[in-house]
Parts: sequence; structure tokens; C-alpha cells
Amino acid sequence: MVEFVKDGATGMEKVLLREPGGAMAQIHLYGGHVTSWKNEKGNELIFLSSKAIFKPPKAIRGGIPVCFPQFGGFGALEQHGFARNRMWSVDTNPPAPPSSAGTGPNKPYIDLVLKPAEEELKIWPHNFELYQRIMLGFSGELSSIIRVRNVDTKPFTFTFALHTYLSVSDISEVRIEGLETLDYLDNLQDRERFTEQGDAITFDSEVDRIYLGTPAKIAIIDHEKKRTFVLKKEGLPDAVVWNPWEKKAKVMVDFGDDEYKHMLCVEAAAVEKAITLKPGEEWKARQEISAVPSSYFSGQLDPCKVLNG
Ligand SMILES: O=P(O)(O)OC[C@H]1O[C@H](O)[C@H](O)[C@@H](O)[C@@H]1O
Repeated sequence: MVEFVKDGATGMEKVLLREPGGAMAQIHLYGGHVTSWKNEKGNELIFLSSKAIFKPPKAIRGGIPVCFPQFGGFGALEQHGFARNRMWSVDTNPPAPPSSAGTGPNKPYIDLVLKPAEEELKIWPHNFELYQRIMLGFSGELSSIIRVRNVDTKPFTFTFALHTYLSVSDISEVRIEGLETLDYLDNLQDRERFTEQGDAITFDSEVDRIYLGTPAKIAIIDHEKKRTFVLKKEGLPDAVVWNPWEKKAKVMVDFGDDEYKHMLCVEAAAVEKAITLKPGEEWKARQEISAVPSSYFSGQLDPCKVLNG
């Protein structure tokens, strides 16, 4: 159910979680990074670029990178912080999971941890502990439970995101429900603030937005695949939506020219209001993604049912 393997091609260490119903997830210790998530039929649900580079300092392109202690390029650190390009450890003695963690005998999970070494303390001089429990549920849903602890003598402040790359059939057939009428910061316009006007979000060009104060549930509907991803989150008020589109795809060395058609990033995040932890304090967050047939909702795409059901 939980297997430790070495990747033949890259030599990197991975953890495989297998749920009795057939769902599986693959996690690289490099980045504490989910790199595959399959449903019980063996269909891949997560996008991973065919050009992903599995070599530090590059973060793996695709999957679920962890952005910590900084989201984006706004701050003193490298883009998206350093957690995504550091080697995490398997945590054999994790802090007791939050009661909502919902572990059970048939729910495979792995506990990972990242603590700073000298190299990290040089660039971000704060003693932290970053824990991640990655778990598969009975219906194949994928959860990440995050904890950050301040084990320093001074407060520190950070931003955070789970940078999930969803696999979609064709980006122009996808829409997001749950972000209508919300305010967002547009990364393509110096983070200027706008209000979403449309009924639902659809895609026909590059998008890079930070939606603010988003609901606990967001639905990503893939019409062609007749599949809906339901992303549930706690402690992560913002949602970043990103697709690089054609032009940017061509300049990314670790991304195929046409791959933008088959991915969409919807990133549960805490960006607008940075989180400050005093010594001894802990911050918790959680994301759960499930993939359900769109027809599951009484044969129609009923966003109310997706969002409120
Ligand atoms: O290329 P990366 O550093 O992995 O970043 C990929 C993307 O991540 C987020 O979605 C940001 O909002 C984008 O501005 C950025 O381009």
C-alpha cells in the first residue's frame, strides 16, 4: 500500500501510495512533490510535462509543487520559494494529525517533512518545520495536509501555495466554477486588482490570476472528458489560476510547445495576506481533490450541486 522505490531513469527516490480500489499516487521526495495521481481505472489525473527536468535546482514541471516560504516572485527569495527544489525526508514520527485528517486503515498515506539546513538558513534565516501528509481516500481522492511550525525564537512571515497541475483533455473545453464575481490580482498586469465579471471562467489565452477570498470548494469541469475535479481547501483563502498558453509555453525549456492545451493550474494558496507565526505557533492547511464523472451530478453539469453538494 505504501512502497518506496528508486526511479530507474532519474535515480530519484519516490513513494507510491496504492488504495485498495485501485487509485494510486506517486510522490517524489525531491520537492515533497506529488508527480502522479491515477484513478481506479488507471487514468492519470495530474499533468506532468514530458520535458520535466528531474535535477536540482530545477523544480519538477507538473504535479503538485509546494510553494513555500514565498509564492511567486514578490519577495526576496527565488520564485515560489525553495521547498519545491529541496530534498524532503520521510517523517517517521510526525506530529499527531489534525482530527480532520481522516486517516483510516485502508487509506494509504505518507508523512514528509522539510527542515532548514545551513543553506536555507542563509537565504531565509528562520527555523521552521514544514510537514506534509499526502493521503489517498476511499474514492481515490488525494489530500495534502500541511503544517508549518515556528521553532525559532522570532516570528516569521510566509506565503504558500499547492501549485496543482491538473490534466485536462483540451483547455478550451474546460471551465471553472466557484470564482465568478470574485476579485483577483492579475499577474499579467503587475498584480492590478480586478473583479471577475463572467459567469464562469473559460480559457482562450494566457491566464495568471490570484483570486481572493475564494470558497472552500472549486469545480473544474472538463467537458470533453466529462470529468469534474472538485478541489476542497481549508486555510488557503486564495486560488491561483494559471495557463501559460502558446507563446509562454514556447519559452519554457521544461514544457512542450503544445502541452498548455492539456493542463490547468488551480493553486490553493495563501498569498494576499501573508501568514505570520510567532515562536511555538503552528499553521495548518489542507487540500483535497477528487475527480468525479460530470454526469454524476444528475446527468447534468449543475454547478450548484458541484459547489454545494
Ligand atoms: O515557472 P514557475 O516558476 O514554475 O512558475 C509557473 C507559474 O506559477 C504560478 O502559477 C504563477 O502565478 C505564474 O506567474 C508562474 O508563471
